[in-house]
Formats: sequence, structure tokens, C-alpha cells
Amino acid sequence: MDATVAAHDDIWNPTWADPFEPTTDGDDEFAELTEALRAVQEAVTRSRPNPDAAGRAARTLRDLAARLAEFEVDEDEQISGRRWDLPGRGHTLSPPLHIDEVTETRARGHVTVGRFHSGRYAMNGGVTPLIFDEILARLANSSGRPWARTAYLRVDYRAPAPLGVELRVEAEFAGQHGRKRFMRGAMYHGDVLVAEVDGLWIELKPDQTHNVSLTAGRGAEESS
Ligand SMILES: CCCCC/C=C\C/C=C\C/C=C\C/C=C\CCCC(=O)SCCNC(=O)CCNC(=O)[C@H](O)C(C)(C)COP(=O)(O)OP(=O)(O)OC[C@H]1O[C@@H](n2cnc3c(N)ncnc32)[C@H](O)[C@@H]1OP(=O)(O)O
Repeated sequence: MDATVAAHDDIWNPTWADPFEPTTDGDDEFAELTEALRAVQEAVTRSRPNPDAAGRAARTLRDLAARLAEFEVDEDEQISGRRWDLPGRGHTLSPPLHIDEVTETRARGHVTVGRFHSGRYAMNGGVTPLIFDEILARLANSSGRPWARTAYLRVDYRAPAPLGVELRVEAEFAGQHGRKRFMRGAMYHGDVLVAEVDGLWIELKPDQTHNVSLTAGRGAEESS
């Protein structure tokens, strides 16, 4: 198999093995699909259509959902959420977080939030923990560390997070005691601290990682 085919297989059939590396803006069709879906979310949010236009748009979207349903697979087989190379992992729940720099204990990224994620002229307060969870969970689970799940996220909102401008997100692996991994993070707009977070991740016991597909590509000894 040549390199082009291997790369193609990789992005169309990704594994749960997150390399946790800086993201790139993919130029393939799934990356385009994700971006188009984000554009729809933003356009619906920003619009005040008349009934006719709203009805036509709804029919188009239902038609699209039906066409994609022909390709439905189990959660462990889907592409969305496992495109580690893309901002937001090919998932549109969170705003698209770009990962810029990663070490074993630190990660840095950036994100620009639109009106879809607005809580009225500033980022919705529920979206901030989503962004923190995204980067902290990936850092907590990187570098061959066994799977861990979020036990808590404590977020302090220090300033309204502006929309439409780049926000910097920083994450740190602050320490480990037994199965407990302590994580910290912060979000900035320029020099302004927008939010801070303390998080606890708990390493899962073998009977908590029974879903074999999630361990694919990580090696049995690392997944339990
Ligand atoms: C096969 C599963 C693989 C899971 C993979 C997960 C993530 C994948 C990672 C990256 C992938 C990609 C994308 C990243 C983006 C998003 C991430 C999505 C992942 C999630 O979306 S994840 C969902 C949210 N998350 C949950 O759905 C957890 C629900 N929950 C539980 O599943 C249990 O609660 C668990 C397992 C956490 C612990 O349960 P347990 O029975 O194993 O452990 P136990 O209770 O014995 O606690 C042991 C020691 O932790 C202390 N402790 C526990 N909880 C505490 C708390 N809240 N505050 C303070 N201390 C706490 C105890 O006090 C004790 O401390 P001590 O040893 O000192 O006494």
C-alpha cells in the first residue's frame, strides 16, 4: 500500500489512539463537511428567516440527515470526534480548538468562538468548561498514560470571553497521586485572564475500560 492510500485510510477510519499533536486545517472532504456544519450552525443562529425560508432550509437539512443516515455506523466506528489532526476533532459540539504546542505535561491552543456559542455578547458559560475539558482530557490521557475520565472541573470566570477574536487556552498536568491526576488550565484574550480551571481525572480500573474499541491502538498493557 503506498503512502497516499495509507494516509487516506487513516483519516477515513481513525482509531482511538490520540497522538495529541498540533492540529492542521485538513483539506479532505470530512474536514470540509465539519466546517460546513459549523457554518450552518452559525448561519441559523445569526438569521431571522421568514417562514418560507425557514421551512425550505429545514427540508434541506432533513434531506441531508436522511442521506447521511445511509452511512450510519456504531459510535466506535464513527469519524467525528476521532479526527485528532483537525481543530475540534471533526466534532461540532465544542468550538474548534486548535492545538498549537504539546509536551508531556503542557499543552497550548487557540479558539475563536462565534455567535452559535454565545451567551449574549460573550461566550456562553457552559462552553468554557467544554473547551477546558477538551484540552485537559487529551493532555491527561496523552504520553501513554492509561485512560482516565473527568471527575470534576472547577471553572472560575474572570472576565467575559469576547466573540469573534482569538482566545488562548493553556493546560498543565499539575500532579498525580495514585489514580488521581490533577490538571490546571487558563484561557486568555491577549493579556486578559478570561477563565481558570482546576480539574481532576481518575485513572480507570480494568473493569471500567471494558469497551475494547476505545483501547484499539494503545496496547492492552496501557489500557488497563
Ligand atoms: C473505556 C473508557 C475510556 C474513557 C476515555 C475518556 C476520555 C478520552 C480522552 C480523550 C479523548 C478525547 C477527547 C477529549 C474530549 C473530551 C473528553 C470526553 C471524555 C469525557 O467526557 S469523560 C465523561 C465525564 N466523566 C465521567 O463520566 C466520569 C463519571 N464518574 C466516574 O465514572 C467515576 O466517578 C470515576 C471513574 C471518575 C471514579 O470512580 P471510581 O469508583 O473508579 O473511583 P473512586 O470513587 O474510588 O475514587 C478514586 C479517588 O478519587 C477521588 N474522587 C473521585 N471522584 C472525585 C471527585 N469528583 N472529587 C474529588 N475526589 C474524587 C476519591 O475520593 C478517591 O480518592 P482517594 O483514593 O484519595 O480516596
